[in-house]
Amino acid sequence: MVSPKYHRVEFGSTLVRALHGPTTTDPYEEHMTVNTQPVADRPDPRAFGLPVVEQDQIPDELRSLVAGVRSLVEAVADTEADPATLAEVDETVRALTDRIATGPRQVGTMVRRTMADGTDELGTITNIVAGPTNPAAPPLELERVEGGVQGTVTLSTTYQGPPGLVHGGWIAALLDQAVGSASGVETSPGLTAKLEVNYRNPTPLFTPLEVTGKVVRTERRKVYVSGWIRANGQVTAEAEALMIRVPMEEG
Ligand SMILES: CCCCCCCCCCCCCCCC(=O)SCCNC(=O)CCNC(=O)[C@H](O)C(C)(C)COP(=O)(O)OP(=O)(O)OC[C@H]1O[C@@H](n2cnc3c(N)ncnc32)[C@H](O)[C@@H]1OP(=O)(O)O
Repeated sequence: MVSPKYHRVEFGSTLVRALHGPTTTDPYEEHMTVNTQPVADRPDPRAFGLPVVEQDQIPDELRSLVAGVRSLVEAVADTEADPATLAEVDETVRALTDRIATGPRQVGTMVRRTMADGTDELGTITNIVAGPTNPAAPPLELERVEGGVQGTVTLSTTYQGPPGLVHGGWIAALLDQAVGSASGVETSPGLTAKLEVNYRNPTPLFTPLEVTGKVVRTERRKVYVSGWIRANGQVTAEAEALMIRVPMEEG
């Protein structure tokens, strides 16, 4: 039984120093099959000095505010209101910002979410794609499917690149999240080392996008993952990724 003992780091240099710290024996078997790693052997963010918030402990008021601000961003992006109205709203928004700016949450604060099948997933609370407290996140909520994860998201003009279409960088971000999450729930959390995106067809705004990530194979700390985005049943983008899992020491 492997007892996880992690490379402790002071955050500020995030996970990088942990990942580049001295590695000892890799507790994972070569060519391990997916879905075999006990949850207890997964890295505990607290060992890295990172606080963990349970997703269901996020106050409803904050969830509601996040959704409201997301709508505000969409409204601002597309507004054609007259200058006087804009000036009035600007002043109000700035006053509200001052009221709510209580100081930054600790960088790297994690959130633990329980998926529909009971699997726990860890991510940063302000993750730009999925973070529940981040109004800039669409957000993409993924659920466990066989071999990986899947979720549906609909993007507004806030995510526009070409006319009526999703920005290519955001397509890559959605895929990165899906492959990272698939690797995390099927094996253990890690970082993306390589992400190749193939843009097959335009990805439309205002259309439900089905985002999927599935683990193909694992080799020591390397996890090879595929990802897809589908709109109206058609693949618009696909990805091949290499994730490198956070190392653990023998304890
Ligand atoms: C405590 C809990 C925290 C949890 C935390 C996770 C949160 C869970 C969120 C999930 C959802 C997020 C989804 C978004 C995911 C991102 O957006 S991640 C952000 C973007 N990625 C980065 O910033 C990574 C930057 N790169 C690096 O830090 C380092 O290069 C890496 C990737 C950590 C690898 O460094 P390393 O640990 O020193 O790896 P190293 O020992 O050199 O290599 C291990 C193996 O991988 C191979 N390898 C390494 N890099 C490459 C490469 N680029 N190409 C090919 N092979 C490679 C090596 O050849 C070696 O192979 P073998 O010898 O075993 O055959």
